Amino acid sequence: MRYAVSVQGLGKQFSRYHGDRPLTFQEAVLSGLRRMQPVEKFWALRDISFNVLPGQMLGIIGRNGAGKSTLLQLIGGVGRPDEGKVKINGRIGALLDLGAGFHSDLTGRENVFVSGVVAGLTRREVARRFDAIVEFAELAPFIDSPLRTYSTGMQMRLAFAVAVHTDPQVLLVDEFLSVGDISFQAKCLDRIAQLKEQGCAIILISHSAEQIQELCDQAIWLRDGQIIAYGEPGIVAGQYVAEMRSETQRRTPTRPPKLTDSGIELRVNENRFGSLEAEITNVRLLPKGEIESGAPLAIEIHYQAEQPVESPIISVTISREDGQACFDISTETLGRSLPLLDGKNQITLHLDRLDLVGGDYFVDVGIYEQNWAYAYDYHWHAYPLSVRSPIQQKGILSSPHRWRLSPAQVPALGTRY
Ligand SMILES: Nc1ncnc2c1ncn2[C@@H]1O[C@H](COP(=O)(O)OP(=O)(O)OP(=O)(O)O)[C@@H](O)[C@H]1O
Repeated sequence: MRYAVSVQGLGKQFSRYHGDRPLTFQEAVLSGLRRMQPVEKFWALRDISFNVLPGQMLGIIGRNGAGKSTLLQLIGGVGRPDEGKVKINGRIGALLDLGAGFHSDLTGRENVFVSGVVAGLTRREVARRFDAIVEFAELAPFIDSPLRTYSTGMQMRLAFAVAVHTDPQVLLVDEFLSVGDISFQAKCLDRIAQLKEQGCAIILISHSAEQIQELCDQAIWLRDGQIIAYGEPGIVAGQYVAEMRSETQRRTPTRPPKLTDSGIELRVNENRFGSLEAEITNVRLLPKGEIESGAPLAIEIHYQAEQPVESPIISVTISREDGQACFDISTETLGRSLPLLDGKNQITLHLDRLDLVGGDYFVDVGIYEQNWAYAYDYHWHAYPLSVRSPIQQKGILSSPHRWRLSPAQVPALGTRY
């Protein structure tokens, strides 16, 4: 079968400048233009080769600066490689830099036409699809307003709607699914699955190992511009997560034990791991650490950073004593990043009902670097949670339930079931 995307020996170089590069032309002149010179060239990508078949989805994972966006841009025809080749068979729908193809002074309507035509449709084809695009983006009331009045989420919806209505045979998605609200993300994922079924090849950048594992047919882990692992998503994502764990351990400093405000003792390398650039100072289980199965639970997390920390991620896992994770969630499901953390902050996760079987659990809480590269602070098995239930059950979930016998099984007289 013909590949939809074939990348062979791809490489891209950039220049690095002086760290104290002048900001203004005047400063440059005063420094004799010397500091305007690039200090060195470096390979942002090197020796990258892979193929994607029609109907396949390739996930690309890696830390900040690994070269993911540069790779997607080269595939999308933005910039020229210094080495190697990219071959694309079919029309590309690209969701690269948010709003990169949009003009802020044009209205949403005008932008739909411009970006549709840039993507390869005729004006008439865009006109035919216009209503479907606007409906998909859920932007009908705003479509004649200038783009600069749109929020980031609205721009993302419009960009996604245009890209998926241009009949792409290759779709490039750069972290798009982490912007916007959850219901729109679900709609995008549905649409991506539909396109995939119709034979569209998809390349998706994600920071989430789970997302890569769930959605993709193959995956690449990039580090410092090179492929570290390429193949089955479960294995690639597993290796990436293992590195994150060892990176966390490597960064965990020695510290004497410390008490949280609620009196829990935290011991580094025992029930606490992380670089401690940001710290979780207290966790409260509300109403208390012992609840009925099916009752609500709130988890209040206090955290702080002495030096500013960009968009951290906070995660909560409810696990059994043997380590089996029963419930796992992170602030990525908020649909937007947490703000810069500078000083103290607090967040509460409200669970409307916790339908776990009766038993003893722990609430594990972590605060992570914005790309999950390592943990700033992860508290493991520090906060006990006891779930009470009148019935003894195996398994994890205790869903509210009832039995109903068929009428034939109910004795004719009297007895009620
Ligand atoms: N136009 C450019 N000029 C110079 N260096 C660049 C340029 N674009 C990217 N780089 C550098 O190339 C490297 C790869 O960047 P790239 O944006 O592709 O990484 P990434 O994996 O997408 O990161 P992120 O997850 O932060 O988006 C980084 O070191 C970055 O600083």
